[in-house]
Amino acid sequence: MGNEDGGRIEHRAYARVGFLGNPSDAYFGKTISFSLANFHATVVLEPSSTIRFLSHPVHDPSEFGSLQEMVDRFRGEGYYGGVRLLMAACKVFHDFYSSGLAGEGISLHNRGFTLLYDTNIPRQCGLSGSSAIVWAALKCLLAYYEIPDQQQQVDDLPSLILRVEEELGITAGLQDRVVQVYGGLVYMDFDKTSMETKKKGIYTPMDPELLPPLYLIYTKNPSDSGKVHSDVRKRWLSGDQHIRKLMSEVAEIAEKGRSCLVNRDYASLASLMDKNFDLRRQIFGDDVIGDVNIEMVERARRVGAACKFTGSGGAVVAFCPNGQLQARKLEEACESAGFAVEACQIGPASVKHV
Ligand SMILES: Nc1ncnc2c1ncn2[C@@H]1O[C@H](COP(=O)(O)OP(=O)(O)O)[C@@H](O)[C@H]1O
Ligand SMILES: O=C(O)[C@H]1O[C@H](OP(=O)(O)O)[C@H](O)[C@@H](O)[C@@H]1O
Ligand SMILES: [Mg+2]
Repeated sequence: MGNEDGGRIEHRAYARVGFLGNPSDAYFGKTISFSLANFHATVVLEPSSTIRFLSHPVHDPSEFGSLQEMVDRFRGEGYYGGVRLLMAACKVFHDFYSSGLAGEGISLHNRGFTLLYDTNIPRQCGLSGSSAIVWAALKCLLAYYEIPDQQQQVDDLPSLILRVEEELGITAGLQDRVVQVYGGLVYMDFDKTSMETKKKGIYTPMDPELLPPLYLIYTKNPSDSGKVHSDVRKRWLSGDQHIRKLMSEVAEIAEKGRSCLVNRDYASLASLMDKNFDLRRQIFGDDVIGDVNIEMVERARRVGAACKFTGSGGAVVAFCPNGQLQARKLEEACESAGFAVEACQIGPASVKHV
């Protein structure tokens, strides 16, 4: 639950790690993802006479020391910060809950509000900073408009979050949003029939205790993850058999990974993590994967750690099968190249595993 105090509503949403099977989530595949409590986005809603969106001084810059500084910022991080995500969240929320799509009898009151946000999620690093901001904003709106629980089916909410990013033309799949809603560790099956008939997959919370100690490695040179899927998506949609075969192999990794976790077969889990990255590299090619990301993965592998993307680039998740000493070597190898390394903290589950 968020914090509601005298009308002020505050909610947070955590970053996430696509652990196995990503990016097959956008291709009727399967993934296992976990909530990453190391980083989160926070959105605050305050009642006000009008509807207002407050820009973030860092993430929505509008003042620069020089033309060059401005160009460098936009070249590195794009033109957009999070305010557009807040605006799109409000529009999608309004359209969904006032259209009767969520069930009859919902009327949205006319009271105004001000939305503001903050985030410490490393920007555009494939940690789902975008949907964390969206989900935290939607949680504030659900509370402010007192949407009844029965109109907030937990397995419908990820698709609502995805609609917000699709509204902005951001390429994205569902896995980020599912684990940001469910928390903890979740196995997801984006079965074609389920997706086409119900616009959602089948989501199964798992025991986060099944995970071995994992490490997050990330770079400070982000890229706009929305761009990297475009070519592959087009080829997949056009029925490219090579791409479709590789993507179904990626989905299979999540299926096999689920039993490795249940059986605590961490040696096989390590091989699946490496296979996941190798398949992604085959699918997208080195130009899209990027030298910096390849360097992160290769440095981890050089000390014997298994390593793969957490999302579409900028951060990787690593597993050291030989324990602490190997983890120390991993930290040295990555930090000496200027990459940040942190032990993964798994975020709390809002939907408990059975
Ligand atoms: N840290 C951030 N601060 C502000 N906006 C962000 C941040 N991270 C992502 N966004 C917004 O989300 C959009 C898509 O970001 P994306 O590359 O998908 O990030 P991620 O990979 O973390 O999901 C960006 O164009 C920007 O509008
Ligand atoms: O490519 C991936 O693994 C993921 O890329 C996107 O996540 P992001 O954190 O924005 O990089 C996309 O939203 C996910 O659906 C993909 O699985
Ligand atoms: Mg994203």
